Amino acid sequence: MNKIKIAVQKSGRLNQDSLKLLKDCGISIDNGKDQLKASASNFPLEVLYLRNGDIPQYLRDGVVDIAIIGENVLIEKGTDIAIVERLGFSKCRVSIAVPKDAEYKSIQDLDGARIATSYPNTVLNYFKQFNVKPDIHLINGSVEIAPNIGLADAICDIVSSGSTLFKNNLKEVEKMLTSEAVLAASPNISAENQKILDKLQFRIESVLKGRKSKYVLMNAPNDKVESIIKLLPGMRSPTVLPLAEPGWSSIHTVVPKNSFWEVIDELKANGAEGLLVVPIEKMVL
Ligand SMILES: Nc1ncnc2c1ncn2[C@@H]1O[C@H](COP(=O)(O)OP(=O)(O)OP(=O)(O)O)[C@@H](O)[C@H]1O
Ligand SMILES: O=P(O)(O)OC[C@H]1O[C@H](OP(=O)(O)OP(=O)(O)O)[C@H](O)[C@@H]1O
Ligand SMILES: [Mg+2]
Repeated sequence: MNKIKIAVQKSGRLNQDSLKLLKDCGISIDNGKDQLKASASNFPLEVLYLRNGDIPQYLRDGVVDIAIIGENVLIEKGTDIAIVERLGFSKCRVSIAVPKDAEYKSIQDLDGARIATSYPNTVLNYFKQFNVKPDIHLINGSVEIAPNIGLADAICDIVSSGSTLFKNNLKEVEKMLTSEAVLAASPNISAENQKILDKLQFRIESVLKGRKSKYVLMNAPNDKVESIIKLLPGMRSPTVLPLAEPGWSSIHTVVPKNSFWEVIDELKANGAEGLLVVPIEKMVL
């Protein structure tokens, strides 16, 4: 049987969340983490464990059909590769930082400056719009140390919490782009594999929607049910069931995670009791 080949980062920031996503899609992968290749037992899919930075080339060459990859890597070296789905994890930004004590007024201050980075194209494209020409020093890791050892005047790297910059006495001065893990597809994917991708994408979307919401159950006296229902954002209309105790109902609904606490507070204020909040595994609309 034909199988779609997916690239997943071998080890690093994306590996665990990528495998968790496939698992949550109901796909069982029989590995062997030491193996570079593994098959799913219940879905036509083969996993190739590769380096994040190598994935754009593998997608282009059709060695893999799809991949879970950092969006920032596609921006750096895969602008020809389509993003199929944004996956909501490994969120970060790619920024320019300079020594904490350096005077910095605008990007013009970096004309001719030595910038250490693993993202030369991203830097050059960003600087071009301001007509500023940096002197790029390509480094593959531990970029943040470069200014401290006199190797560069500034750096461009991934920032998340900012703690690596802080520890290295650097300050973030330009946020060039934001990134998250994405599902990307080869420009050469076959029609047959596209069908498998469509199935996988449907599952991923159901899982991601589930992750964005909670299932909420609560009890309320019957005379409060109407006002409570008005507060609920729900999928369609909430479920209302009678409780064994006369005059009381149980109300069930789905609440988006981001408005969760506001809604809960309002529900309590309007007479809801015994609230239960349950994670949603999948949401098929
Ligand atoms: N501190 C961070 N917080 C959140 N996301 C991050 C962070 N660092 C990196 N990422 C994201 O995770 C991706 C993988 O980062 P990681 O450091 O694991 O691998 P890498 O060194 O870029 O790749 P390779 O697999 O080629 O060695 C990055 O491209 C970025 O999208
Ligand atoms: O803002 P922070 O939360 O400190 O995260 C940023 C750091 O995280 C990444 O490195 P990582 O830890 O992945 O190590 P690596 O350089 O070996 O990839 C990135 O290259 C930064 O150095
Ligand atoms: Mg890293």
